[in-house]
Amino acid sequence: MTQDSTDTGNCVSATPFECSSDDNGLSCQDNKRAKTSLRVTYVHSEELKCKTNELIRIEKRAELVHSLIRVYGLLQYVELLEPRHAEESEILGFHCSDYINCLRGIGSCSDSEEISDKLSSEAEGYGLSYDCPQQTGVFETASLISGATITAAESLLNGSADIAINWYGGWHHAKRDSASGFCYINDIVLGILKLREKYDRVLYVDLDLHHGDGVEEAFEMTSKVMTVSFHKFSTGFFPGSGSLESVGTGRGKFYTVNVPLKDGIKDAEFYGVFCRVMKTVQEKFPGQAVVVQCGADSLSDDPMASFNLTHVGLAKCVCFLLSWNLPTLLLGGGGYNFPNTAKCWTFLTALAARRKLPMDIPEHEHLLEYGPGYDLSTSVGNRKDCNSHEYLSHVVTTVCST
Ligand SMILES: CC1(C)CN(C2CCCC2)C(=O)N1c1ccccc1/C=C/C(=O)NO
Ligand SMILES: [Zn+2]
Repeated sequence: MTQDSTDTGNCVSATPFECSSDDNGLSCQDNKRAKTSLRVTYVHSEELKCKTNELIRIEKRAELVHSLIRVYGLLQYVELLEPRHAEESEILGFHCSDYINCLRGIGSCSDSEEISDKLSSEAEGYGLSYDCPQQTGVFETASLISGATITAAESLLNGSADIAINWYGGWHHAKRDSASGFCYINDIVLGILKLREKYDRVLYVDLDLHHGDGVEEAFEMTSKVMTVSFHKFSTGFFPGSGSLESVGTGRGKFYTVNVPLKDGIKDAEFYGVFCRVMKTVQEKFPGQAVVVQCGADSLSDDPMASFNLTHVGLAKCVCFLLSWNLPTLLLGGGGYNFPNTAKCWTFLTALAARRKLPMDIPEHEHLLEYGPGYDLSTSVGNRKDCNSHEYLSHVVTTVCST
């Protein structure tokens, strides 16, 4: 791993967790050796994996992710929890019933012909078209994914876990009354609402390439949830929100933080911005629980071809947050280079479980997907970094002085 994990851009995570470099390039080690390792729950079931596998645009991604976590032997270091479906009442805790009834109607169609018959202007009014393809069983799948995120949050609430993981979740664009950006039910909002049953202040951090607009919108008027999104912000790039000036409203003013970035940013610069912003956030908003959307479409080799990060860069950000030793929920999201997304989320699972991973991908049925290198590394491209030093300083200074 070429990434120098000590390169923290004048910023270190000073607490029991140390983000130290080793043959994997990074692992969070507890520098109080005596302390027992953290308890990690990992939400999975074959049903959840198969349903998520069938979602258009990310077909088979779930299979790759879970298989890699399994063949690296990580399941012995986590507690595997099977999810339940989200209750209707839980879903309606955020989404409006008209939208959910429409989604359920679409999702119950047996085939695309029946769907197209049902596809009315009403459905299109709920965003159920274009970016959000009509899919048979979409409501069933989205409600199980949401139940998985709620299950993960519950394991933090009841004290059975310190870190909870749902790589099937992270659908941050869904709005209360519409689908958006391939997201149908906002599992993240439902997970945060579940955590709010116990924690007065919950911090949400979105590392996906795209602005976490659905989560931000849900909590923009409250001071109880601070949302912090690091994302590409560029004319015409979806969803178009997430400017520096977007800081929340009413009682929620200054509890919305947006860090808009340009194409080409690399690990060191991203982490430098990340830890300076998050140190300020930590001072201004002492959260009691943290939710992290770990979308992997910001990696260099993603088809989105925008940021120039490696999984080590993302892992350093997650490591920084884990060093706060707060109940932490890790969620998936975007990520369209499926082998690299699997490597990234496997690496993060190992980070949470404090296990080092051998670089070579273990022999398993999907090994060929990891060619030609067949190792855990993800590459850095030679894409131009459009983030000038002046631009990044302006962004950090503005965010940290708000
Ligand atoms: C349909 C998918 C989700 C897939 N995709 C690419 C990836 C590589 C080939 C297609 C997109 O740009 N998508 C989108 C289309 C319209 C609106 C939003 C998105 C993505 C959202 C996202 O990732 N949020 O975190
Ligand atoms: Zn994304």
